[in-house]
Amino acid sequence: MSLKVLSVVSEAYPLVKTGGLGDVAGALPSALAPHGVEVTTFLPGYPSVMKALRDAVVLHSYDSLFGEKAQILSGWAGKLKLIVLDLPGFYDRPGGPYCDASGKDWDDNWRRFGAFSRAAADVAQGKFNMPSFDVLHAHDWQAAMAPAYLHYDGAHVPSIMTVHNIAFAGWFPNDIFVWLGLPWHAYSMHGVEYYGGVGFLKAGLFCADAITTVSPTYAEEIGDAHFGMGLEGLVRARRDRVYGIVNGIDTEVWNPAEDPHLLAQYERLTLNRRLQNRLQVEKAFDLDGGTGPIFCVVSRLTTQKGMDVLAGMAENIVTMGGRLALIGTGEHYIENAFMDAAKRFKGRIGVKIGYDEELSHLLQGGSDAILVPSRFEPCGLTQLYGLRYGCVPIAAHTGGLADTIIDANEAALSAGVATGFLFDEVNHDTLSRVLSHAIYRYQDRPTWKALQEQGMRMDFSWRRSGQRYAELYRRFAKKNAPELAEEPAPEEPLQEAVSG
Ligand SMILES: Nc1ncnc2c1ncn2[C@@H]1O[C@H](COP(=O)(O)OP(=O)(O)O[C@H]2O[C@H](CO)[C@@H](O)[C@H](O)[C@H]2O)[C@@H](O)[C@H]1O
Repeated sequence: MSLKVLSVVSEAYPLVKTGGLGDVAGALPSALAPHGVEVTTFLPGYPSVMKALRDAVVLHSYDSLFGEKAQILSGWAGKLKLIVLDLPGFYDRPGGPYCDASGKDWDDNWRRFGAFSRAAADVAQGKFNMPSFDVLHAHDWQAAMAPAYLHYDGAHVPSIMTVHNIAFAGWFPNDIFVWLGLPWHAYSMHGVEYYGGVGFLKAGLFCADAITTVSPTYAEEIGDAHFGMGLEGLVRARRDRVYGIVNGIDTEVWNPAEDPHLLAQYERLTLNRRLQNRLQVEKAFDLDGGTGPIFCVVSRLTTQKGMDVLAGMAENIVTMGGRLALIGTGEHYIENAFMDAAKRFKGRIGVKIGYDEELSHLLQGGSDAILVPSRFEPCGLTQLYGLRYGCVPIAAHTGGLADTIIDANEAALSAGVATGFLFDEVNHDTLSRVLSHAIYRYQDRPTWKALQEQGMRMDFSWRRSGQRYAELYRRFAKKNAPELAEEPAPEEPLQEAVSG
């Protein structure tokens, strides 16, 4: 019997994407279908979503949802089965999904995503003449009040809360509490209260039946004060319900053999064709030709991603004989530092400030290595794309980066298992050392090729992780409907909750 899951999320590729959350939410439905799980994605009605929605049916009209008229629509967009909260006052705005055009968070984000979560909880319970869902799966703080609404409604729908990044807490001042429509007792440490205000993610972590995060190492890390952002105590208290399931990648969208964004498509056995893409990268980023490696970056330009440190490394990269091609947006001082580096080292450092899906594919398909010096990284997708594209990852040993890259130390190299370079502390010295190590290996062509090929052999498709989510859904759904527990024979047991 197929299990019906409502995936509640504020972005989903290809309709709306600001980062990895969109990739994962867009890929989950296809990843879960082979495991007997039917995923419906619940999205805010941003203009791009409304435009793509086909065969829309009105499921419900609210006279007032957080003070606004709103509708719930169901329909399709490409392969995605959707339910959409159509509330133009909240979502039909210029700018991004969370910020205005200048990059400032919308002041009313608590209303925008409070309403979104309230409506998702209504839909999951089957309030509008439609069957209820077997599981509600909430992603990040924007959806995190949905498990809280289910909890305080006394609903019989289990919920799973996935943390893609615990640093984004959805913290708001306590005077918003009265507008949330929750019982008074919900405003407590054992509820939605968080450091004297309301914490959306905290509420979700507290109220959900299970918590997942996007790699086993990050699942351990968020129980520690260094990574937990003040939520580590709650994570530790619930450790028997915390699961680490590493993200997969969409192997149709990210397939070097068929990627329409590449000048030359290639596979593991035709790696030499990458050269044409490399020339294209040089052209697109105004880089001079050369024999040293082209390092690339596709990233938000933030301190999480270690981009402040990397921005100070331009001279080292150039003197070591490397070149850098970067695309990203983020904190203005980091953007400025990279633009300044591009001016100082013309032809060696090429920088594009902005967001460009197509160029991100070209960089993976034409650069020699991708730099991911993150201070923390719940999973990370760009290193996975790099591995699949023969763009060797050079990354910090943290979170999902540590779980998905095998460091090119002597032992791993001679065993033929190495796939990239890992380093510990994110600072100028360690980065300098790892870059010089990578350049040294790059000059030894057979070794570099072996690294590329080994990365390309790895399977980071959704096959295994899709199965793990399916098992988790069934484990919690069966509390309410035992017949749903019948599952196909698992290939591997669900990874146990974090223990210790
Ligand atoms: N300027 C640009 N132009 C084009 N494309 C760009 C871009 N900047 C970034 N991207 C793309 O955005 C995505 C970024 O995904 P990541 O997983 O690396 O990080 P993010 O921090 O957004 O995600 C969070 O959620 C994901 C999903 O769980 C976790 O993997 C991650 O660790 C966590 O921080 C990739 O698809 C990348 O190619």
